[in-house]
Amino acid sequence: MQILVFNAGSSSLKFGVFSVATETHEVFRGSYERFRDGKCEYRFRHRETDERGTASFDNPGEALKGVPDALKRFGVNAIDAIGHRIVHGGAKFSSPTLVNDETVEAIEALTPLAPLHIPANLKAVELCRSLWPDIPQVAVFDTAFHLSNPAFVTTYAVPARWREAGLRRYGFHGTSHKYVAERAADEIGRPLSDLQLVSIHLGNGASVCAVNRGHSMDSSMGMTPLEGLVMGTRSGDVDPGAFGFLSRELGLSVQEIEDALYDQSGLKGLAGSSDMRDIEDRAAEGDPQAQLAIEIYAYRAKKYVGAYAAAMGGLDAIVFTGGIGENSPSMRRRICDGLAVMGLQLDHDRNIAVSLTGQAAPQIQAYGSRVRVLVTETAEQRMIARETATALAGGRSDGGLRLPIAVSARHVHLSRDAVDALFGKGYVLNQAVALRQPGHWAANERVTLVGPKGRLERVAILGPLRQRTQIEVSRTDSFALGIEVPVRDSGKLEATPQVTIEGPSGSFTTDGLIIAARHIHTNPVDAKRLGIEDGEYVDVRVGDPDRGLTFGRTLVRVGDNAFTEVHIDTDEANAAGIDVAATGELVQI
Ligand SMILES: Nc1ncnc2c1ncn2[C@@H]1O[C@H](COP(=O)(O)OP(=O)(O)O)[C@@H](O)[C@H]1O
Ligand SMILES: CC(=O)OP(=O)(O)O
Ligand SMILES: [Mg+2]
Repeated sequence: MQILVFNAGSSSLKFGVFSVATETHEVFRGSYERFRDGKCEYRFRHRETDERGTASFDNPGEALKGVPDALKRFGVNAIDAIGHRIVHGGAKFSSPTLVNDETVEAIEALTPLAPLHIPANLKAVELCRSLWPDIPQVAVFDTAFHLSNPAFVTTYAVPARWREAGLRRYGFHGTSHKYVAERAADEIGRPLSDLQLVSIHLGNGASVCAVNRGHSMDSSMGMTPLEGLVMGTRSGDVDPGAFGFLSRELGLSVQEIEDALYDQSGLKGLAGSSDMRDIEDRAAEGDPQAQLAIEIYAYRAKKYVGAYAAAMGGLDAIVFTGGIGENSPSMRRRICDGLAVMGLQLDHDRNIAVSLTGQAAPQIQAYGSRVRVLVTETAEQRMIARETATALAGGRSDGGLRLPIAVSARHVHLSRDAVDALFGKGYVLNQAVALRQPGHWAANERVTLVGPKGRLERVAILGPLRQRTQIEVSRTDSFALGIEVPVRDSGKLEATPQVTIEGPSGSFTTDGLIIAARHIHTNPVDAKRLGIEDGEYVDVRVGDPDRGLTFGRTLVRVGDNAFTEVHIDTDEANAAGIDVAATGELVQI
């Protein structure tokens, strides 16, 4: 399968053609960058050809116009699918998603949260839809990798009303951080799940990510790609008090302040150019503004390395990537200097000698440095090609698919007979709350379970009524009752123990007491997307990187209208240390 990939960044348009089978092979690589005075530099690489030149495009969105011709000229225009980097996916897009009108509309709505990127991202989508209306397109989101961040990372300490309106942290460059972490683990020769990594992506946009045992735990960008490091034209962290100050002192509007923070700040604001190559050249010639800009840039990045080592409580390696991370030995040196206190020391010769080709990921720490230092070219386009192919194959999309977790506390499903005995003949239970599974509800009424050891009071009743009464408790509950209870799939009630249920009008003794085996409810559409089938057992990773667990042998139950969610009981939830809003993910086989 040949996949065309677009990566419209804030300062560059990168694109590529990949042939994806068991391996992902880069067929063609193109870029337009260094936009200034209505011109830009292009570079096309295909087999032995490496062609450079200048073109008359003003910005990455404009440069899209050059792509169809370039593809034709190099004879790489036989395309089966298209993958797009989309910088912001909000909370909605946790995995690569087929582009249609609805997806485009949802992405468009996020434009104010990534104004330097989404317009160009969507321009690429539009271009492809008009040129190749019959070729499937997939959106791959920068934010998806970070949706695993815990609530204490994603939550800003602001009024509830703002949070309810959607103000929260996301994080970006996820495709890059994920690739870099995987590449580093390969190079180090240890599983990603064992490693605590800090990925440092320094491009025109720049961010640092704490990759804690394979999951993004935190990253320096926030709700928008404005928070965090100093960037080409973006400020990174500033005191939010700046808004009041600038409004009072300079009479600036919110829009004017925001525009300046995105477009006129960062390296450009500090030293007049957004391009690190210019800044480094000028600093070397003695320009004090350029020198200060470099110092600020490195200092900010260094602070995040320290912060994330603290956040994860450990650090095995840091990895540099992005145009500056890959190409500037002096910036790597500045960021690493002084980190010996954390067991990190650079080898200066190795640092200078770095020359990256393909997927090389040289280690440049000094001998004896406890923390490793790696450099690797980011591979956003390659990852997007891979994820596009996986998404179109309807397969499991590389750990990206989040499954909501529902924790079932002890409850009973009653038969008509049982309701009659407990509440009186013909009694109708009152539906108090609807559950997420369509048609299911919890009743207002409660019952008591009675065993030889003790009683469990105020046990929930879940409707609708069933043919057979089923009582679901946790293993802990089974000790409180004093009854040995087997783990069973719902409905498999042969030879299950008896228990007495008490209601206001009488008691009912019945078999059907079980510890419910954990399971996933899903519908045919989601099952296909997840690559799972009814009756199959899968592994589900639940909870945060510290206390989370992988639950093996989780039964898949596909039902026509089911809401996709994982059901575990309170013992399992406690063991995995999860809270109410938890999600899990399928573990790749
Ligand atoms: N040899 C180099 N030395 C220092 N900086 C470099 C070098 N090559 C590229 N850069 C910097 O990398 C940045 C662009 O990074 P890149 O990852 O290509 O951007 P984008 O975020 O648009 O994808 C620019 O600031 C550029 O100056
Ligand atoms: C999110 C972001 O800043 O992307 P880029 O570095 O490509 O501008
Ligand atoms: Mg980039």
